[in-house]
Amino acid sequence: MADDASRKHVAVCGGGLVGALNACYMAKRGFTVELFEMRSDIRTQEVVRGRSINLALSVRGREALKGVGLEDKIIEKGIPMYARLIHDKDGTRRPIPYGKGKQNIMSVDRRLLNEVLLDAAEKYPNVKTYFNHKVVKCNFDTGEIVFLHDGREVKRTVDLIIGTDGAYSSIRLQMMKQPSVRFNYQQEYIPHGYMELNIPPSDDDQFAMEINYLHIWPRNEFMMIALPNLDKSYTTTIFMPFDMFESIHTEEDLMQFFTDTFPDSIPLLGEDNLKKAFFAIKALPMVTVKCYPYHVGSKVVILGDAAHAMVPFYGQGMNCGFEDCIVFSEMLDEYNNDFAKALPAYTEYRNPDAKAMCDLAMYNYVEMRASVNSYLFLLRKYFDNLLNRLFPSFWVPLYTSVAFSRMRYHQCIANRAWQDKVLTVIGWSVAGMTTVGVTMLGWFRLAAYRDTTPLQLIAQLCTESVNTVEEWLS
Ligand SMILES: Cc1cc2nc3c(=O)[nH]c(=O)nc-3n(C[C@H](O)[C@H](O)[C@H](O)COP(=O)(O)OP(=O)(O)OC[C@H]3O[C@@H](n4cnc5c(N)ncnc54)[C@H](O)[C@@H]3O)c2cc1C
Ligand SMILES: COc1ccc2c(c1)CN(c1nc(C(=O)N(C)c3cc(Cl)c(F)cc3C(=O)O)c(Cl)s1)C2
Repeated sequence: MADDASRKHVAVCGGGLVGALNACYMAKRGFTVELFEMRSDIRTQEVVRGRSINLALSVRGREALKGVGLEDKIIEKGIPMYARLIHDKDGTRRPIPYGKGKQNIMSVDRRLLNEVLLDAAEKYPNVKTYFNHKVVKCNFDTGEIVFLHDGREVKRTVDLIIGTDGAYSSIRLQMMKQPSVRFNYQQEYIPHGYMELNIPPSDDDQFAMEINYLHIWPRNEFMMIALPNLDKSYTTTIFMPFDMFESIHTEEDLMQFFTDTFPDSIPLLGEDNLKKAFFAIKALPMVTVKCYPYHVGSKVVILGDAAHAMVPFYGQGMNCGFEDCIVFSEMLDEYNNDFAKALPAYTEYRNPDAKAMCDLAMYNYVEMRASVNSYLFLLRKYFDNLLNRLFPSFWVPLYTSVAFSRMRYHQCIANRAWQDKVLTVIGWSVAGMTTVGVTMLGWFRLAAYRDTTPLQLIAQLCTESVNTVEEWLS
């Protein structure tokens, strides 16, 4: 019997990117939705120029936005990046396309994205939003939630609590405390921190760098990345070990470091801007959170960073959280909004993929920190793109499967593991052929030097070595 969705009362706790989008998905199903956000309404806050934060939106995130009719609205406010632009220490810039033709990653403004999602959620008559409401307690048996609002407690009892309260989720924290749940949890902070800087428009109010690119300064231990904004600035994120941030005490230290590491960025950032910004804010941490299960009974489920926070070295955190909304909605379809069945099914289906993406992002962090400077970054991507051109259905680069397909994340890894095996075989056979080739070349050169043929040379050397042994023995 088709379930009457409108009787279902759902509380989405956390009005960030994933919560606001999921409120749209739940409302579209006909549920009565209340969206609670602990902060004030970002749409009422003043826009501070030069403080915009942007994100890379790729296929998974776009599909999720399309699912609630918001893809075009977001895309029209984004800037397509068709390639990476690798900045070398000597100022050389090399493009590496993301794919053939117009394949691109969209640079979108985080705040704009959140505002559009909140506006869209509020357009549904069955959605109500509450700001300055912080979840402090949940009862996973009754569905009761306690919020702190203006210093007093506000309560709700709902059919489903959806935790979209981010990497430091209080709902996940309470799930951990339920002994009956046997909740598995692991988190890892990496030794790097990140700091967001800003490359302003040029003096004649133009973009200061090439526009439709994801700019990267890969320097092994350090890295910088810049994505374009609609206001012609670039949000520039520097990734560096915390102890390195802490070792830069003075403006001289800072300028020396940038001169040694990112020289071409100094005129772009502006020396005074750089000095002011760098010492005005502290570097922020990056954490990976993996956990299981994502639900408790039929009353609570967590999505987005609350369920799987990842380091940003694939630009997939939000895309993954947005894809959670598609998967969760598909599970509700499959089980006809029966939460007792849909929630466990969601955990079993999504957990392997979210964990795989957390591991991939961490793997890429380790890779890039250890061995990726401009040349190696270029080499790897060129090799990937060449094989993909030669054998398009046979060789799908890992970043393509992650950012340009909806291949399940755990299958992206399986696909890559197989490619690594192929690469190893190719690598060894190239090494073997090179060794044989160099040896042959050596023989030919030596034979020519002794004015003979390689075979006669081998015969001569065998005779000489037999004579030598006979002399020793006599
Ligand atoms: C440097 C950096 C770069 C990144 N770049 C990219 C990128 O290019 N592409 C990409 O896809 N991802 C990127 N990410 C990841 C992305 O930012 C996150 O994955 C995404 O914001 C997660 O969304 P969320 O809604 O799950 O959590 P959040 O965005 O953290 O939202 C959680 C919301 O819940 C609210 N909240 C918290 N606690 C409570 C409570 N107790 N009660 C009520 N509300 C609460 C918070 O105020 C917040 O509004 C990046 C992350 C970092 C750090
Ligand atoms: C706002 O802050 C941030 C911070 C990090 C990122 C983004 C935005 C967007 N990011 C994307 N990463 C990929 C990717 O697949 N890989 C392997 C890459 C990984 C790194 Cl670390 C990199 F520098 C380039 C690529 C690349 O291929 O261009 C995309 Cl595709 S988009 C990383």
